[in-house]
Amino acid sequence: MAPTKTILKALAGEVQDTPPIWMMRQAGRYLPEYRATRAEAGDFLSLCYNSDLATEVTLQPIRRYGFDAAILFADILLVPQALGADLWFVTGEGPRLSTITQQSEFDALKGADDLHDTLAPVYQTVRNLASSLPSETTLIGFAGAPWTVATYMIAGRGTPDQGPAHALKEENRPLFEAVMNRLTDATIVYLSAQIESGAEVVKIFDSWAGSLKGQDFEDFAVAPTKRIIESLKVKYPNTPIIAFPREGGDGYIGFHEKTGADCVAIDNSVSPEWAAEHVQVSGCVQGNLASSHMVTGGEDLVRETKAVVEAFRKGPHIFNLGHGITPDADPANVQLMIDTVREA
Ligand SMILES: Cc1c2[nH]c(c1CCC(=O)O)Cc1[nH]c(c(CCC(=O)O)c1C)Cc1[nH]c(c(CCC(=O)O)c1C)Cc1[nH]c(c(C)c1CCC(=O)O)C2
Repeated sequence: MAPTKTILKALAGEVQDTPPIWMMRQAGRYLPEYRATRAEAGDFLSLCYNSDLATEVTLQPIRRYGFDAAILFADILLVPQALGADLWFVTGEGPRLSTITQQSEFDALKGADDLHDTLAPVYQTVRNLASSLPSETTLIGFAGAPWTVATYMIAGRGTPDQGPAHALKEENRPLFEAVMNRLTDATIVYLSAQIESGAEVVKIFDSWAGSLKGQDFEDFAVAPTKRIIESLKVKYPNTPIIAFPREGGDGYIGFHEKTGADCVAIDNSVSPEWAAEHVQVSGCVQGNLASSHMVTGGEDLVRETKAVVEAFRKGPHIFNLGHGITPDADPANVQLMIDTVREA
């Protein structure tokens, strides 16, 4: 049956006069109602594991803006936590985890099938959303890609150059590959459970794909994504998958074909014209307005929004930012972007 929701139409390859729109981190600190619910939850992780409040913050940007998709509120680092890593967030700095640099630390992790006790509240959030979203809104689930999650697990925190993960890859290849394989298996299990719970689309966030060069990009960005997508497609052939190999550069070319992704999300280190010519020829693309326009607004926002819509007009396109909206963004600029897309 042909899809009726705008996001699903784009993912099926349909070219639409007005592209559907959603925004990475659309439920976030730039919204006063998010900050209020987060305060009620106590902290960010408590919010992720409180199904009622996580449902509430997922719905807030849908109510305020009528986005075409809602993305499950959770975090890519819940998977390492479910595998047994310690996880906490330092205010103003970001995530901290127990590190994996020794075989003994890897051996202490749980298996991919043991995630569900920890992640059950996330599946409940997905079920809540599946039954409460407006009928035209598509529900997107997600996970981090193995490489990106591994960079945090190995270093125990975010790093500017993913140095500790690159070092382990060079110095202890068997251990590095064991981490990657466990995360690939865990991602398949986790995304399967989200789909079973009602996610209509899933997205794989490889935020640090750009630091993998040459053969490493093929082995650790392309290959794990391909394995995840192949496994999911066997069980859920009708669930579209969005891949986001952020800052992949030339690696974006052929990413649909190499991995089987239905849509490739584009960051703003490449121009929409370049992405239309080299990536959209292979299928649906998502992106790629610079998130800084949500802070600065004005005529530049309007002009660049129109330029993104125009560049991708000839093929299937989902409008989005090139990366997540930042806490200093002005909610009024988000409305201006949406109005511009829908009038363009
Ligand atoms: C690398 C990464 C993480 N998390 C994520 C990624 C990949 C995408 C990207 O590159 O942004 C993905 C993510 N994180 C969050 C979502 C929910 C869905 C969405 O709104 O897009 C998604 C899809 C919520 C969140 N995840 C986080 C917040 C902010 C938490 C808060 O309320 O303080 C939100 C809304 C926290 C987080 N989570 C992570 C970091 C580095 C941080 C701290 C940085 C920061 O403070 O903004 C890990």
